Amino acid sequence: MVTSYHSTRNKGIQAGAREAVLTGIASDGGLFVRPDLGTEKADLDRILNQSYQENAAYILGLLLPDYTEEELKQAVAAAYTGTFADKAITPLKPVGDLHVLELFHGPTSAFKDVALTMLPQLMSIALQDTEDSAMILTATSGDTGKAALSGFRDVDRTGIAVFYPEGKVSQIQYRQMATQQGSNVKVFAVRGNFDDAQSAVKQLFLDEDLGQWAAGQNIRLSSANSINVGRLVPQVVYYFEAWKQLVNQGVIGRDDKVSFSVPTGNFGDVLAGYYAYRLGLPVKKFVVASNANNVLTEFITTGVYDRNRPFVKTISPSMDILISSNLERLLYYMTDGNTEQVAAWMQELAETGRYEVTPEVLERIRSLFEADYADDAATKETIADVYKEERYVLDPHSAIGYRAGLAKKDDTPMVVLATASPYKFAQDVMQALTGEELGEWDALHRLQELCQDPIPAGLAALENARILHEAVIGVPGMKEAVQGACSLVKNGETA
Ligand SMILES: N[C@@H](CCOP(=O)(O)O)C(=O)O
Repeated sequence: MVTSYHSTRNKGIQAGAREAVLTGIASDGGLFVRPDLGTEKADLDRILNQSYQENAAYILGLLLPDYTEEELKQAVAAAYTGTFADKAITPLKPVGDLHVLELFHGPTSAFKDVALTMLPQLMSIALQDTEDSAMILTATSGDTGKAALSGFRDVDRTGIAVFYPEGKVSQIQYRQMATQQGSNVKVFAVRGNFDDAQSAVKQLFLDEDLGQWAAGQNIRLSSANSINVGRLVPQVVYYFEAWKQLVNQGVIGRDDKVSFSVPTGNFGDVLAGYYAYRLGLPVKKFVVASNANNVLTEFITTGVYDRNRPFVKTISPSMDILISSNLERLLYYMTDGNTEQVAAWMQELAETGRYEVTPEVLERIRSLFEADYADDAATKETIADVYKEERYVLDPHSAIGYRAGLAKKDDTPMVVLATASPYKFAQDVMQALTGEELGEWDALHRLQELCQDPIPAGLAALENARILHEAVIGVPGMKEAVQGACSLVKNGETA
């Protein structure tokens, strides 16, 4: 085993890439990071001349060194054959002064599909090293949950339990999860917000009693959130793809830089961009775009991370997050791997809800990252303006990215990551476009008349799908829920 990863909080807690994928989170609550990230650069000329699939296998090979080339090629083929509605996987389109990277052509119409069609492949390969099965615990503010359910559904030697905040996801997101079929899946609404669910899931990973109970059944607990490196690294690929498409479309030259505006919640997506930058992608800056839960805007402006503020329910629910897990990985890199310092900040965050980085660290972050935010009114205004001027419909999350991208754009081309299909948020999008308050299905069909694009098959099917998961639990009930879900883990006999 190549011990290529260690915890953000302790260099002594080490794992190979396969083990890191299986474990999800380090045993001290830290996240797995590669200390030598970017020592080996990606070959940009090679990337320019390869397909998405070839680039995915190549870049995953750089980041997950103990998977073989053959294993990664097979994983890529399984993840990206017949699963995405666009053959480019993540097509780039000019929209006004910006370039929109459409990440929502996968099975569940959100960017999470790019990684969650891949993670089950990486997990299954890693499971071959053991006699164990994996129970995948997933906290979601709306998009990860469905994509993870879709990816892990009926995958041998796995089970999956998803926890979403009750009443705090869109109607379509709710239906996507509550109607999920599969013999190894469980979905729970949790009383609370996403942060409550995510913090509780992280605690469950550290719960020795639960860990031993699961081990007694040859089950390991793992994660489908971006805290898992196997979730994070497939997202690095589409940053290279955006650049490749800009070069191939003649917008920029081979050595020109590009900027990215990223709708941000858990900080995984923008961090994937930072990984691409460390691998040699010519990036000028990243714009971290937030909704009214603008804890990251304040952090990147002042160096103070303070989650002690009201949690705002917005029309961009996937970004309703005040504890952005992957910022921890950025802090690790911005302190040159100072795990003691990162551990101290994370402890302060856990105990007081706040920490402040040094001026040097802040300056380093600000040399590459800018931040902006939009409340619901500004989000709707952007959806309406972009439709009026460009005849392009953005979902609320992508609209926030678009607005921030416009605000921060300079001479360098700006790519906005469009993280979800507008159909997933049809009611709010229609409200923004027409002022009408429509029911979910009316909104979906009216939006289709405006977009002219077909409603994605997975969303159209929801109209007649039966609700299969109705459990509503409190945070204290999550441990028991996981134990119950473990009985569903597929073991090959029922495949
Ligand atoms: N926005 C997410 C929240 C979890 O983020 P992840 O990238 O760590 O899975 C969601 O839609 O669930």
